Amino acid sequence: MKNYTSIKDIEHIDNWIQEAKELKRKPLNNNLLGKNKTLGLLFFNSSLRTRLSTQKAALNLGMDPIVMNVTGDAWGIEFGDGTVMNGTTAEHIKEGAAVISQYCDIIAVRAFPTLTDKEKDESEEVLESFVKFASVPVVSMESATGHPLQGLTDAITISENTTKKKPKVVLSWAPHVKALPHAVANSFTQAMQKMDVEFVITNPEGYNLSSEITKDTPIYHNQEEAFKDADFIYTKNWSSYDDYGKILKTDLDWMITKEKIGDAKFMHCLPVRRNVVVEDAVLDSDSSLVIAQANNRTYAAQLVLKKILENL
Ligand SMILES: NCCC[C@H](NC(=O)CCC(=O)O)C(=O)O
Ligand SMILES: NC(=O)OP(=O)(O)O
Repeated sequence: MKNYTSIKDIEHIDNWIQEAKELKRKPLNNNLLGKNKTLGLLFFNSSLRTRLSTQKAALNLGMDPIVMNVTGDAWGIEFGDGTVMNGTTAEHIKEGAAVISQYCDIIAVRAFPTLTDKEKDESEEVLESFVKFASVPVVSMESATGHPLQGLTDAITISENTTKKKPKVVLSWAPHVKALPHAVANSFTQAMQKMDVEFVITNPEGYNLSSEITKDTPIYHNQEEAFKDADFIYTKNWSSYDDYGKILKTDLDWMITKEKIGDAKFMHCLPVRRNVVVEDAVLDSDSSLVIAQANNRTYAAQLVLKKILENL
């Protein structure tokens, strides 16, 4: 594998899950594979888990991680082709990516969407510019439309925690105070579509994800109906896709409660707003898998880096 920018880069998810579980059992088994190799982590946005777990994964493989907060710390990067750079951007991605490629053997990038310009976000301008102008492999650490390291993590976590051959998994929208990206929900959907699970999505009217992502996955506008017999309830807020980037609903009737989830396991990528997205009683109970999920971020990243290193 060269780049990892989408769940589509996973050929056989069941094999990947098995390999990740093996890495988790013996995380230091390949600790010479990345010797004298550098991973550059570039953050255009905030992060806790991705920033630390991806470095941890690199260290487990013997790689040296170097990290930069691009926004604020680096020169403003220009992505436009042929732009007259007489504004706020000082460095073009053509030079930027070429230079970083001389320092790093793999480049990992986090760049969230604008949520105001659908076309620009769907073109994945930042991530795809790195793919185009870097001479080394590129890994997405959450881009405008996807969070494939998270989606892989979630698939591993469901596989570890299921007691059934084919569990029912529900992706539920929940309220939030800010307009949030579709990336996590998109990659989770794509990961579940590759797994042998009964997968449904529930969200209020006006909040359907892109039909290019949901494809033939059933969508319920009635949360209670969707939650019936659920084994896993994965919760995430996202802003409207049709009315792009808008918040259409703020009341808390879609918040996840202990009563609503019954015996199902609760999942969320974190960070999560307590008592807005989900009530304390869920997060503080044995039903919550959020800490186990965050742990698996290391092994998802380690698997991806290992596959790229083996192909360098
Ligand atoms: N990487 C995991 C989620 C990142 C981002 N969440 C956020 O921005 C939450 C911020 C807040 O709660 O203020 C998202 O939804 O894509
Ligand atoms: N889940 C996740 O990506 O967390 P961070 O935004 O903290 O990296």
